[in-house]
Amino acid sequence: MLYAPPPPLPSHPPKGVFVTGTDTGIGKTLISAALTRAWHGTYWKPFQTGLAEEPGDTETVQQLTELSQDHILPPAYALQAPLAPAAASALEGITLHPEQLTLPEAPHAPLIIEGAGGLMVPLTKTMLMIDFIAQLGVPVILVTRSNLGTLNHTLLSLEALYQRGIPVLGFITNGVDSPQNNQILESIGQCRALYHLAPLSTPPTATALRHIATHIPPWATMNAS
Ligand SMILES: Nc1ncnc2c1ncn2[C@@H]1O[C@H](COP(=O)(O)OP(=O)(O)OP(=O)(O)O)[C@@H](O)[C@H]1O
Ligand SMILES: C[C@H](N)[C@H](N)CCCCCC(=O)O
Ligand SMILES: [Mg+2]
Repeated sequence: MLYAPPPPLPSHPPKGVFVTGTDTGIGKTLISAALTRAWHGTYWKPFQTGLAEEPGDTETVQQLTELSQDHILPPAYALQAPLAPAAASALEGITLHPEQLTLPEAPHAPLIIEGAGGLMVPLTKTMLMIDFIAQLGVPVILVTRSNLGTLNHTLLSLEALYQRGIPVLGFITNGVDSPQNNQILESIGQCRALYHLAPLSTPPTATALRHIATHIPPWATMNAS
């Protein structure tokens, strides 16, 4: 069983949620867009890397949600190399100060914050993404694969979050549905399966996102333990 029990969910509605994942490319942006659209919230990607190769998650979320600009905050750091923030910033001679970042005022609550990669991604030589999550003091939604391999990845991530006292609102699986994996993760992970995102037959569109958003549980139900 996991080394630490799940921390209690906040007793009052939190200001926002941090969307993390078991990997890069796991679907955090797609899910963050769906959450932002469903909850009519405000999206923030504090650490964007890889702009040399892709438009950036902030632009993707704006396009997919079709929400007005005041639902989208700019990244705190926007870096070119498709690497961890610590590595990309070193390449560009930029010093990151994640320790100075606090929760921004969200024009529309809740704040949906997207990480970069997974929990143990270095932001600096001493600070990991999971440390930043703990610093912000918001609960987490964990995006994970649905297929073989997810039990290990997901439980490792939950263990790391629980050991740092970071509350987890639930997990979202991405890929071919596996009710058995969901049941195991809910049981051993003591964590709620919030939603399952099936493979889209085409690259995501705003229309597809609108449909996905209709299946996201209301924000008000997120805090119910
Ligand atoms: N269920 C799905 N069906 C089809 N395409 C998907 C699905 N989930 C994710 N994708 C696509 O896979 C790619 C990676 O997803 P996404 O950008 O959301 O990953 P990420 O976890 O946000 O990565 P990063 O760590 O870089 O932020 C994107 O092109 C996305 O559109
Ligand atoms: C470039 C990529 N799309 C993300 N922005 C950053 C992913 C960092 C992953 C680091 C690692 O876990 O090896
Ligand atoms: Mg992303």
